[in-house]
Amino acid sequence: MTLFVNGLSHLDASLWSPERGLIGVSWHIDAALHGTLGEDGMLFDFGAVKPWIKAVIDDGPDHTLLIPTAAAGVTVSDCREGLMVRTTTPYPMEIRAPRQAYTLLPWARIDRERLAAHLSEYLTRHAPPRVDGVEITLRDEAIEAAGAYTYSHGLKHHDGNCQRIAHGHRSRLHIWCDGRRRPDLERHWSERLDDRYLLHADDREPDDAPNSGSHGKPNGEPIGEPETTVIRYTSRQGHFRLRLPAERCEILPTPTTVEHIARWLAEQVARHHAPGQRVRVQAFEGIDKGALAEAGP
Ligand SMILES: Nc1nc2c(c(=O)[nH]1)N=C([C@H](O)[C@H](O)COP(=O)(O)OP(=O)(O)OP(=O)(O)O)CN2
Repeated sequence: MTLFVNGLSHLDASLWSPERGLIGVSWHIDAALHGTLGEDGMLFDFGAVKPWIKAVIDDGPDHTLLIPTAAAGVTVSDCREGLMVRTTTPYPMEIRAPRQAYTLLPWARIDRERLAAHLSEYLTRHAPPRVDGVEITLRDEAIEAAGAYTYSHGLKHHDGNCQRIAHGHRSRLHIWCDGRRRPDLERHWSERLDDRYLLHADDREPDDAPNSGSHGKPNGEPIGEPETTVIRYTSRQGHFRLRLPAERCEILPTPTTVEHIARWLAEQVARHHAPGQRVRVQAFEGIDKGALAEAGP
């Protein structure tokens, strides 16, 4: 007998891609359980399936940075904050964070199907009586081409796992100007924010990379490496620090909650694309939730 629960929950995370660098992901989680019926006529109570699987995923890869430790250029080592991960390809990144902020996988790349198989195997090993197999499917939300963007961020004031400096989302973006939907602007802003790190200006620290003034050439000129941005904060889970090429970052004047992202986008659109028009932005944070903001006259 097979029992299924589609859309059981969502998995929001960031991952390191050897091709694209740091990217945000949001996946629907579907589950199928195989086994035998009990005297109550059930394989496993639906009411128990969801909390069990959700807890395993929430305590596991959800809101972590998924690192393929066998990818070219990826190194992992201990550091004062917990673990440090450095990358070289497609660009250099350095992140220091408590261990719980990562999911380390001994693979050359993070593959959605492989991660689903990995979770299925774990859940099968820890399954309740009468359940002898669990199959997890992770799937992308179907989003029309114009309006999906994948970003990473961290919310230092969040009580839960959103305080982790590199977790992310794949999100819809809807924009209206004077009541008319604007796919052109949705595409423009989705492309601009795609695979970007969104940070609050207050969390930026002066860079200590070799190209900054104090470590550059003796005459103070940079030594030609790309400019980098360093984000640093301390929250309840510990100390976090992330260094990325500046061109991969978008700096906001506020924390990067979805409410602030929606408002910032509405203001940017009103200022740069639709002066004199009423702008409405619906920004999602992952799947099926987000914020609406308006700007303009
Ligand atoms: N009002 C807001 N609340 C939260 C925000 C926000 O921007 N505005 N942001 C977050 C985090 O960034 C987080 O990544 C969102 O996580 P979420 O998927 O909601 O987290 P949960 O795991 O708790 O939710 P599930 O239903 O389990 O997916 C948090 N809150």
